[in-house]
Amino acid sequence: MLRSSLGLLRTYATRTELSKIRNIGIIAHIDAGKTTTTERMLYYSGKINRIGNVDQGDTITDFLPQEKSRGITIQSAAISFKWQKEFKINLIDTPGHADFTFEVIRALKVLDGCVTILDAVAGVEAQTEKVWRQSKTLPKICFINKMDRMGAGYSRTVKELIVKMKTRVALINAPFFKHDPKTQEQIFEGVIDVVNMKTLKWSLEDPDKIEVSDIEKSNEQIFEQLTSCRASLIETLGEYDEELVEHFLDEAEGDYLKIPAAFLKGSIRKATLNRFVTPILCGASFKNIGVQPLLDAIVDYLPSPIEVPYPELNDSNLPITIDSKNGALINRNRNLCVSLAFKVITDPIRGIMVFIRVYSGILNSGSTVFNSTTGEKFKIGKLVLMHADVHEEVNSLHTGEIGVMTGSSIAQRISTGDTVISHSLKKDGLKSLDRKKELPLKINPITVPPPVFSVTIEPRTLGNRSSMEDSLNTLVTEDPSLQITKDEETGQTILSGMGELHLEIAKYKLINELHAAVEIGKVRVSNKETLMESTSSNTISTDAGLRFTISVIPISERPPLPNENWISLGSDNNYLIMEQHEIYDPVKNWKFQMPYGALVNALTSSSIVALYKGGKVAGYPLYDCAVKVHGNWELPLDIQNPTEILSLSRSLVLKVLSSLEETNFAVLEPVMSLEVIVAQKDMGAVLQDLTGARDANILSIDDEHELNGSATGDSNIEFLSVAQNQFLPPDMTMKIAELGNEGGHMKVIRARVPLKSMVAYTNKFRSLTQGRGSFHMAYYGMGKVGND
Ligand SMILES: Nc1nc2c(ncn2[C@@H]2O[C@H](COP(=O)(O)OP(=O)(O)OP(=O)(O)O)[C@@H](O)[C@H]2O)c(=O)[nH]1
Repeated sequence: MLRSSLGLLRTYATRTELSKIRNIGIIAHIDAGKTTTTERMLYYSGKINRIGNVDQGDTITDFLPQEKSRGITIQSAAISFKWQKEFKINLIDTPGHADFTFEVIRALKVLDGCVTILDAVAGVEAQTEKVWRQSKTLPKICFINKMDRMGAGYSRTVKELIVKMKTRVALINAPFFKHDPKTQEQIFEGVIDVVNMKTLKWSLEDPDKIEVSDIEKSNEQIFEQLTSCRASLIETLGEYDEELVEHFLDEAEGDYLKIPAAFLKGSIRKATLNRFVTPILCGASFKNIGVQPLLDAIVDYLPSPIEVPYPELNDSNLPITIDSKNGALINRNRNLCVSLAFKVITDPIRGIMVFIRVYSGILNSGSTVFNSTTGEKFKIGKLVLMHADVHEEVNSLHTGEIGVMTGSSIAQRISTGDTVISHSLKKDGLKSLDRKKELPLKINPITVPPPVFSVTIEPRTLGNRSSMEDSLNTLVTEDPSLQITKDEETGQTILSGMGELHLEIAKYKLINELHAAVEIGKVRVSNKETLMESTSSNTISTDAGLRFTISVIPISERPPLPNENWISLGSDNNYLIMEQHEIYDPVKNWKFQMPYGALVNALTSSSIVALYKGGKVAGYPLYDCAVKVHGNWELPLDIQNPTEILSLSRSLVLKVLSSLEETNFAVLEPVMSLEVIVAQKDMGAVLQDLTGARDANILSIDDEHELNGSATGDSNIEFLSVAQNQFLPPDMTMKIAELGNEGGHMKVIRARVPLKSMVAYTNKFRSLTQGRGSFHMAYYGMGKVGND
């Protein structure tokens, strides 16, 4: 049953000032506690009145049947709630599993800040490192979760974070424990609030009860920790904030405890927004400890939509100004509304729903909009705000807001990554926007990672083919990290994805939700081919005055992107290079009836199709190649329809490729980064299997949580010294955990390994380690077969 029908969600219709909006994502390694923490945030904000749990499959944000039954997040869920009465937090809970990386990438594109959740026992895990790098431009705060677990190491985790992620930290709170004389265990009870100089102790029985106390000098241990944490915090901020140093020396008379909380918060906020520090908080979400201070920190330290840089646009010459009332204005035009579509889903009741973030202006329901990515104009239907699976209809979405477009006419007309232009006041006002400068504006697209696994899909009967194709199209529209291709030789349809789990979920959707009558083959690795040298260039011309010269080149070396002349061809790392025409500047001197965007779209589509046809070794799709359109092309002035360009350029690309020999192509296979955590006594067997049977290239073997070795990727002396100078309280539960670890230290093996040798590794790994270890695998890149 949907939670909405239980009436547990409250929605909010009133508009919030821009400075009081926070668009944030929750990111982390799988199982760190993102969904558990999100559920508590919803509870404490008053959005729900009963706490759900992942293990019972009744959380608000994991509402898909597969999420409930597997206890993992598969798709990002968006939800809005209020905090401290006046702030509105739009939050996206993202998946942690590496197979769903695209869900994280597309959410990050529209967010202004992040909360990174860390497991206090596991520390900074591989996927956390990855998503941290993917979100490197966003200000972040960190929540060290699972402090109730034996072996939790707050300080060890902070140290790992400083060194691995190369960040300074601001300890906002630190844990305190109660010693249990019966079991000799340290029980996590609450936090020392370093900024407000209080202790916060939660009741284990009542999730709503917190005891807030002043910290007296007589409570020596806690008082000492508070003083040391505050001193370290002020010293760190002092490196960045001169005003704070002056205040400390003058008004506070050199006393760390005399700087008022409000002043300190302002300083932490400045340093966080400029990514000089990462504020750190801790708790145990499952035990309902530490979540309210985390919500305060989101409001206090993460940016509002008017405090973040505008996303990169294709035309960077237009002026962008930001004011606190209207947010960003592009081209100083209040009527210009620019939005980005970042996700498309099919809802059983509303049909196609497109998630969008409005970057400037106001998007109104029922407006006629222009999709500047495809060049199409159409009318949208209603607009809604999403609360997980509950929809709230609104008349408009303003700058900085994240919402959803609906309407029968948007189907097939908007895809993930498209930019949507509209008029902020008139429902049909596109004509009054600048046709050359404003309508073609595009926010730089979302990059799709290449799929590495594939399965064949066949209709059960010939009559099922067209419904199978419709279902596959729906799947790919919702999740562009899935790809459909056709095997030219066998005529089979191939569905490719990011991993075994990704394809398993896609199969489930196809059969159980889209009711496709299909036979699905075995999972296999998706190979590619690349060029070993450039093709010669070839020219095609027609009597009507069309002329193109095209060549295809391998792009092992490419200029720094984004580059206006390099247009991405999707997930195979292929590009279209449009050499500038000597005479026709696409914006200033464009004389043709057909817009420049339509010309580029035609060349893009034809290049994608031609490169998909594959190389000469085994017909695998081409990868790492660029179709270069030389700058001497000619078009008839009155050309309107791009169809001829499309078919001519496709046959030209195929022609130049066919002039190469088979030896000019090389087969590529996916290579994975592997991180294995095993007890010392199992290490020999795991290593032998990896090097002997799986062709792995071992990069390093370290003690878990070791920071001065290759674990950090480089010697990283600066941040090792930052970590050494940072005051960190003693880790209370670690010694007990170490005593209990019979297998000795855990070891971390890092390796690169061809994906084909890792199919179904989970079972083998389990039997080699008797379930005592864990491993994490993520796509590293394509490597030449036999070269890993
Ligand atoms: N002991 C303890 N367990 C926790 C805590 N928070 C979460 N868990 C458990 O950790 C497991 C994973 O929690 P989730 O909230 O699903 O983690 P997640 O990061 O959302 O996982 P994915 O979305 O699948 O990546 C569940 O079994 C939770 O009950 C905590 O504070 N303490």
